[in-house]
Amino acid sequence: MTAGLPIRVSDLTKAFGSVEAVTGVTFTAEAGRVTGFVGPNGAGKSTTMRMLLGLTEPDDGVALFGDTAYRDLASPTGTVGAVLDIAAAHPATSARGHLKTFCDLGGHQRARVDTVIESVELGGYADRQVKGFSTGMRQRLALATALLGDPGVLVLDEPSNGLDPAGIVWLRTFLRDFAAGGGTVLISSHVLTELQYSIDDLVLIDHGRITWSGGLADFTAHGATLEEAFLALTAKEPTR
Ligand SMILES: Nc1ncnc2c1ncn2[C@@H]1O[C@H](COP(=O)(O)OP(=O)(O)OP(=O)(O)O)[C@@H](O)[C@H]1O
Repeated sequence: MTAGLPIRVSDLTKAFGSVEAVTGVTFTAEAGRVTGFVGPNGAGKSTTMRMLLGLTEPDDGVALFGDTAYRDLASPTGTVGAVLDIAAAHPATSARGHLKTFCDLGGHQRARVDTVIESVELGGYADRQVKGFSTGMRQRLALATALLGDPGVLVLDEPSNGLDPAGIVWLRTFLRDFAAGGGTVLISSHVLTELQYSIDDLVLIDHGRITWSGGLADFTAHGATLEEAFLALTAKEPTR
């Protein structure tokens, strides 16, 4: 694994027409830690993550990996692994075929294909066509694709969607091990009961603005669960 770099987000701002999706978002996700990025529907999580990866152009602000924007990284996929959606694989290809294609596109060693299949425990399905995959299997394949470049940073938008209970425990263990090895993990999720056991730090976003950031233990002080503390701090009215 390459060294984990801190993710430094400073004053990120993005509007879509009259919708202020993200306003002045500032936080750091440290290396060696799992940082949860949580907020209600429409709060601005995906827009922020897309701006991190250069997929959405911010109106203002910067997002850096260490000191470098994603598009200026010497090896983007060798530095940052990202899972933003799981719809990318061609249905008629096998998981192994999909991984070989992305391995070549990223300029990574072909040996990585078997390594990542093993890492995400996709071995029994690696040679089956992706069109028969369950959502959980697609999630594992998306994560495997993100790991091809052996990155030190993971940016994951709702990676536990569709995973069964064993898959959720597996993902938690995987992310904790990744951070313990010095990696940086930024993960968004609505499954707060699960996130409570996965993260070290928390960034809370609501209506496009950061409303809290810091250690999980501080957020859940006085015995509250993450879910209770989240509901107490989040605006009651539906987001946009
Ligand atoms: N391409 C777009 N065009 C117009 N509006 C957009 C676009 N992308 C996001 N938005 C709006 O920006 C706001 C933030 O959306 P975003 O998807 O970032 O929220 P989110 O926190 O990821 O939500 P969810 O938890 O539901 O996935 C919402 O009001 C959304 O409707």
